[in-house]
Amino acid sequence: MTQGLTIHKGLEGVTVTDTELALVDGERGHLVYRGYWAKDLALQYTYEHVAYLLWFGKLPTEAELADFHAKMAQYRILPDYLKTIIDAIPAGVDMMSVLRTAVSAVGNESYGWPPTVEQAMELTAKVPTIITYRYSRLNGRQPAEPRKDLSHTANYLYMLFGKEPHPAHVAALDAYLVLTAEHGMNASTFSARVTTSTRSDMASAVTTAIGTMKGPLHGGAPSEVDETLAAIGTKENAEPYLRSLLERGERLMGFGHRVYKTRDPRAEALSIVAKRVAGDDPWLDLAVHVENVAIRLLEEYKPGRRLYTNVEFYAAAVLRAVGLPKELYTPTFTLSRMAGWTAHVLEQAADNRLIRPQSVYTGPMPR
Ligand SMILES: CC(=O)SCCNC(=O)CCNC(=O)[C@H](O)C(C)(C)COP(=O)(O)OP(=O)(O)OC[C@H]1O[C@@H](n2cnc3c(N)ncnc32)[C@H](O)[C@@H]1OP(=O)(O)O
Ligand SMILES: O=C([O-])CC(=O)C(=O)O
Repeated sequence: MTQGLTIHKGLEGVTVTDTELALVDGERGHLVYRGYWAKDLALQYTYEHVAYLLWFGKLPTEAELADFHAKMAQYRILPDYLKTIIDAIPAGVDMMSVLRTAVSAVGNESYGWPPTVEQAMELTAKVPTIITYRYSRLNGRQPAEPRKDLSHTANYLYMLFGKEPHPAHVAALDAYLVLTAEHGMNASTFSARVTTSTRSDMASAVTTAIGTMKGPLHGGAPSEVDETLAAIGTKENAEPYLRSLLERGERLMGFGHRVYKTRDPRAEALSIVAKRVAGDDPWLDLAVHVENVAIRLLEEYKPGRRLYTNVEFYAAAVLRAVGLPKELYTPTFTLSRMAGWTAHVLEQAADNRLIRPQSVYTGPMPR
């Protein structure tokens, strides 16, 4: 308490809004999107179904899905000016910064207040094309034009690799994208809602969210999981390596969560998806071993903190299995969260109040 105010660093435990979009129950390890278990949606539906569910409040009928797909597919194409902007960014700039820059340039005079579902569709449809356009240019390949006959997920893999994706890869990536599409008041979603609360436009809100997603404590973790496993290399090395990180006070990437005090339900689901798509990969065998050792050591070094596997650990396994390079892990997470962010932007705008918390001044007073 300072000057009569209680400070909630990190807004921990502070409830800032109500939402119909997702329930994140950290004690029971439950994740629900608009009345459906996220893990059930991941096994039965595509990313397009779930984006529709988040934006319109119900799963689409077949006819609604066909219509929705056709609209989204039209929006996939990048205008020439956007390609020019992307091409002007130096090769060494990371993909999240490219994405942040390119998304900030999407939109026209219609992108005012209030934000619309149409804008959510356009931004969500363009993000995979931005990533793959940039990726192809960096790798000296002619960027593939989006294909309207493919689903959002299949088209992403097609544009990335320039060939028809394997159905098992599409299914695994769809499951990942569904499981990570929405997650309540996480840092990036909150930042999108703050931007929206000023009556700014949807492209600005998503740009804000991308900047927040980038950090290693949030969306930047899966590539670091990959790096940790590469550094560990063998099962025998797992314990000494993880111990040395913990001894130095470092964090184990892919573990711990602000809300989940049990294993993240998405980690559970993604470990099954990873086994299906990469069951014979020795990397996955090593990952399972590292997870077990890490949980044991976290309890030893941080007793009572209840640190378990989060979504990012097996995200790395699934993304790797479908052939994504690690520099695209966080951009692909971003691609999935587009549906959640934009749904929150619409929800915020529908019942808006400027988000403006307090701070306590601790500097000197004028003499
Ligand atoms: C999609 C997502 O955003 S999922 C999260 C992805 N991020 C990661 O995997 C990065 C690693 N994990 C972390 O850094 C944290 O667990 C976070 C940022 C996710 C959550 O952090 P917070 O809720 O702020 O946890 P907090 O910092 O209070 O941690 C409590 C204690 O556990 C420790 N701790 C938390 N996570 C870890 C970890 N992964 N490895 C080691 N120690 C950890 C903290 O150091 C702290 O120790 P202390 O009590 O001795 O000071
Ligand atoms: O909810 C959080 O704090 C982080 C997270 O897991 C997510 O955004 O998916």
